[in-house]
Amino acid sequence: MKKIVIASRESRLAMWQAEHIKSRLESLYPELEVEILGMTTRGDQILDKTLSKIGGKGLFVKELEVAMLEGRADLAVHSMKDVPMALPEGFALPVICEREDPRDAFVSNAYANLSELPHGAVVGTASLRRESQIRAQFPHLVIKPLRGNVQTRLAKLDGGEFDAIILAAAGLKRLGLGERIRCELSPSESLPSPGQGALGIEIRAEREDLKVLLAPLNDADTHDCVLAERALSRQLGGSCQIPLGGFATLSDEVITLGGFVAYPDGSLMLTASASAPRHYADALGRAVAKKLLQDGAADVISAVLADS
Ligand SMILES: NCc1[nH]cc(CCC(=O)O)c1CC(=O)O
Repeated sequence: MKKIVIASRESRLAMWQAEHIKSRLESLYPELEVEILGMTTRGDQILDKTLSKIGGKGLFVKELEVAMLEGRADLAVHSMKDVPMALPEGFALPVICEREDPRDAFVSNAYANLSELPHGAVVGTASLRRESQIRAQFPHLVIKPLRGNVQTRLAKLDGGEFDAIILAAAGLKRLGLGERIRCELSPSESLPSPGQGALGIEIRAEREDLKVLLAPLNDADTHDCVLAERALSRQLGGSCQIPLGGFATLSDEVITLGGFVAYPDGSLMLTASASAPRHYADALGRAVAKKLLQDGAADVISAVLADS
């Protein structure tokens, strides 16, 4: 292979991610020419509704997949948390790169952390996962929807619409905006989204040539943890229309996975966790989902979906 084309959304974060993979490929293969094809997706165009109401994660990846099908691009780089749990037929995710900070970040100009926020303070997030966890722990705060790319969200905070906002630490750090983080939320305060902080590379499943070329970019530890997180999410219906979190860590070849589902208002929160040897990552994800289902997750999920 002489040349590779990376399809990317045009937001600054997506472009940073594509550039990152481009430079990693260029240093692995000095002879290889790598080009980035920028494109706008439906998810980028629709900013006035919450993501869950307009069709979810797939909106950010569809156009990139069409470019691969039409031969205009070889691969797409995704934030793993934006990738639907079931890929369309004919696509594969052979590579998951080493994870950046997986935590959520508290960003505010006036307050240092969530517990400093006074009664009635307005926190911006469009994520039902973040909303449910904040409302469960801080029922005196007001959650208002916040969409748009990272810079847009920061501009809305700076414009005074919110007292604080919650963003993924990884996105801020990648964009060189790490100094905006007032504090990072621990997984017990805000359990991350499945795949948060990890980049994945999507290709057409038949591209064996690319699988070989890309293999060195895979990080086995992140890969197995994200596999467990995504198996959990998939088993529970895998959409961003429900408040759901899943986060796995690896230690001594054993993966520990925690997960939750909740009502958006935080009034009911089901949590479960389990550990297994890393080889059983996928089964571990399904086992934690099963525990949640035994505790009534199916009822929570159908109530939330009926309400939305
Ligand atoms: N949903 C948008 C999105 N997708 C990935 C990231 C951040 C980086 C990551 O998690 O890999 C963000 C921004 C955010 O949630 O604040």
